Amino acid sequence: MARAGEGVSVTAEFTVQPAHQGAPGLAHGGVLATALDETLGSLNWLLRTIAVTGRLETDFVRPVPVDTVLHLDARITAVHGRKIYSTATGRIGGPEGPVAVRADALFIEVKVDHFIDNGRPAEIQAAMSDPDQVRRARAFEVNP
Ligand SMILES: CCCCCCCCCCCC(=O)SCCNC(=O)CCNC(=O)[C@H](O)C(C)(C)COP(=O)(O)OP(=O)(O)OC[C@H]1O[C@@H](n2cnc3c(N)ncnc32)[C@H](O)[C@@H]1OP(=O)(O)O
Repeated sequence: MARAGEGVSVTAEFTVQPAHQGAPGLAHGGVLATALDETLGSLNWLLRTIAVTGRLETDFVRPVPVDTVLHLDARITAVHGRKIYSTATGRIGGPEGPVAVRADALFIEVKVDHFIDNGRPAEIQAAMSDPDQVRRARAFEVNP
């Protein structure tokens, strides 16, 4: 039996496009926070836990120009009940380059009802008809 928990990590790359600009030629901070949030959120799939972002504290350390590849590295630092604590960095100039952004996050485990109760029926139906989404949802079953 395999178990994932503290120490689980993922890496990702995100290329800043012209549409991601805030100041001229530079990435918007909200887009960089989204890249961090998405990378951190993917850790929960490895835990086989459905969770939503409760808190995301972001430090913007260096400006990130358009066309830059942001090298993201996220890991879980602790799991306490429904709370999953994680941290991520985004580096520029390569996976070992200087840190441009970093974030600490708290994800909260939820039941699938969270989405069914709060989401719009049309999008829920569309997601349920999407084979990729269904495969993902089934991955959470205890006895697949
Ligand atoms: C096909 C389908 C598949 C679909 C699967 C798809 C997965 C997609 C995932 C997408 C991810 C996103 O985009 S997330 C989008 C952005 N996030 C959201 O929309 C979340 C909105 N917030 C909420 O819905 C709620 O606040 C929750 C669920 C986060 C928490 O509400 P709750 O369930 O009532 O829990 P609650 O009792 O309040 O809190 C539980 C514990 O967490 C702590 N806690 C809660 N929020 C915070 C917080 N912001 N900062 C610090 N601590 C917090 C509490 O103190 C408590 O600690 P203690 O007392 O236990 O110590």
